[in-house]
Amino acid sequence: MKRLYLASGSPRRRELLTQIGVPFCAVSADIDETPVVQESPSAYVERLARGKAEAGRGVVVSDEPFCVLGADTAVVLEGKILGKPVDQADACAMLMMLSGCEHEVLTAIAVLDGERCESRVVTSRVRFRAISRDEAAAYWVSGEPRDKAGGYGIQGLGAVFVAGLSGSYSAVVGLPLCETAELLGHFGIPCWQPRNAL
Ligand SMILES: Cc1cn([C@H]2C[C@H](O)[C@@H](COP(=O)(O)OP(=O)(O)OP(=O)(O)O)O2)c(=O)[nH]c1=O
Repeated sequence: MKRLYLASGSPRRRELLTQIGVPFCAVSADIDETPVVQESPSAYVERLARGKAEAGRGVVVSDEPFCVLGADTAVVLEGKILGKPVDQADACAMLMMLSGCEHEVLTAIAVLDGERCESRVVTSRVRFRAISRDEAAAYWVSGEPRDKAGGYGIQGLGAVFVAGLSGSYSAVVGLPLCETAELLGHFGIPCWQPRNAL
């Protein structure tokens, strides 16, 4: 079986991949995440997921065949990408925009080996209840919004803002597990599956 490298510094992605029983090593994959002019959010996350996988391949030193998995998550409101907040004002402004309405979370995954690269984009819809400015300011102080797209974490304190979710919970957290398992299967990397347990 090929060894798998996860090209990510995200602790969430490591936890999620561990959750489905895939052995892997994490490598860093720092790339420029600036959107290209007129690039759609879907094309943006897919390009970044592929770019992270390629950057990861560049740092792996191995004589054995291996695969690299990269991923990227963006919060999208009315077609506009909300990245990670740069400061408190930015984070509060994002939460105010998301307050009381529905937004999309797009997560792309890309897997490559020495011959090919396959990718997927998973779209989920998240509905927030109304959020006050005081709540947004207090949430910033918790430290949670800093390293997260859209300035919130559904898996943490930010869950109190989430009135509804349609789509993939794991994709919102950073790695769509159903699609990741399927894509890894195309590269001969098995995850936990019911038939393996029999
Ligand atoms: C919306 C949302 C995002 N996030 C996180 C997932 C990603 O880690 C981050 C989006 O930024 P990304 O650029 O996708 O990922 P990253 O910089 O954290 O990690 P890397 O590029 O090294 O893989 O936001 C949550 O943890 N919870 C959420 O509810």
